[in-house]
Amino acid sequence: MITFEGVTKRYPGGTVALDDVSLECPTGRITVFVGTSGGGKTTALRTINRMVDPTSGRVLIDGQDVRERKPAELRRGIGYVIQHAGLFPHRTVQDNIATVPYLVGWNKKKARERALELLERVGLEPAMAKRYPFQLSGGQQQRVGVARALAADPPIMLMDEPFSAVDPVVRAELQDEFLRLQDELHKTIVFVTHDIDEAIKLGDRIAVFQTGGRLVQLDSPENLLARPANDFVAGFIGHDRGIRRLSFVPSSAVPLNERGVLPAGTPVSQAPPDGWVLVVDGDRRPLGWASADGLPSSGVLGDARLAPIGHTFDVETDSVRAALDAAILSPSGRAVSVDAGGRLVGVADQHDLSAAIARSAAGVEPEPPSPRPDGDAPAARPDGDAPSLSKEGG
Ligand SMILES: Nc1ncnc2c1ncn2[C@@H]1O[C@H](COP(=O)(O)OP(=O)(O)OP(=O)(O)O)[C@@H](O)[C@H]1O
Repeated sequence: MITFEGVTKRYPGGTVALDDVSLECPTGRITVFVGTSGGGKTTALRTINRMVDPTSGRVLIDGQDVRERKPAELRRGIGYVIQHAGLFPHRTVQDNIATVPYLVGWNKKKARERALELLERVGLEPAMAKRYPFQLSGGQQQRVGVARALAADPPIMLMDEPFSAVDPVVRAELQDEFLRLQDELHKTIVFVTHDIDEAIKLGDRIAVFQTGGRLVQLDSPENLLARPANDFVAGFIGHDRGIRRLSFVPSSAVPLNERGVLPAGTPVSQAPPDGWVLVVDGDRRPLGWASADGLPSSGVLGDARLAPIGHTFDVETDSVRAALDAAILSPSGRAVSVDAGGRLVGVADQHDLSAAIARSAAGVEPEPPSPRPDGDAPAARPDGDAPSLSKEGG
């Protein structure tokens, strides 16, 4: 646990970069510092590894004031990743990653083996080990930067805008990879960004800083979206926070039905006279939507012209936002839920989605999910391909 106790930093010349900041960054979790430019995020981050010492107040790691530790020794237990990766240009990728292991006295062979292992962990080919940083793309350099910070297996990682210098596609990949790594490694991470979407995607807890180094809200991403502390935070989050909050509501809250679901072998004469029919195969895999008024006069549903299903959602892993998106893009206006094997679980109608959304907005807990053989509770996840976002609960 990293604890800020009334931390103030006043630079010579009078700038107040941090103004009486108190907060906790829980062990094994990602705490994101976000806010306006000049709000004190980087200063706050750097008080943890003593690149900056507070004017007053204390920063503690597991109860010990960091000022009782020598900076060099302290920093060996804290990985540090910055924008543009900050790699040493004249060292190979492998030697860059092995920097801290060399410093702490590992022998060369062990340090280089560790570097190769980490290269793979962050999704890079072993062949890149011998390259120099200038021979890598920006995204690859950032991955090497993350690998270097992880090399001595520090319990704490400080990351200052680590993904800001790459294009949005690479950035999303790096974020997903980062969440996957954290699922395995459970580091205590403090992550600085000026991008609220990145904060919401990555953070277990988000600290919002306002100009003048004031911490204005410390909350879970979900609460931040639902209940911004003031107009500044609401403005910073942006207008569509209602929709974005749905990323945190599990779609298990949405009732499913099987209305209008028929096997492909059903004679068209047995189809309902109006509306849409969801045609499924013998394994209950959805094949497509058939419009009742466009059906041929004879034959079976499987012979009819079917409109594509489009997006589906999985009640075990997807959010209400994903279900809503599936409904909006579905020709029938109904969202199709399938399991991991692609088999139909049920269909969500728009009024059921609206009811689930209204319940979540009112703060009503969703119905407990029906028990499943593996006993796991379903979890919402935010948009994109990031792994489970059920971070608050562990
Ligand atoms: N070494 C320094 N000397 C004097 N003032 C500084 C110093 N470092 C930072 N500041 C000032 O402290 C304030 C906070 O800076 P900091 O870099 O912590 O903000 P930030 O929230 O990380 O901003 P950004 O998002 O633009 O990186 C700013 O007004 C900045 O100009």
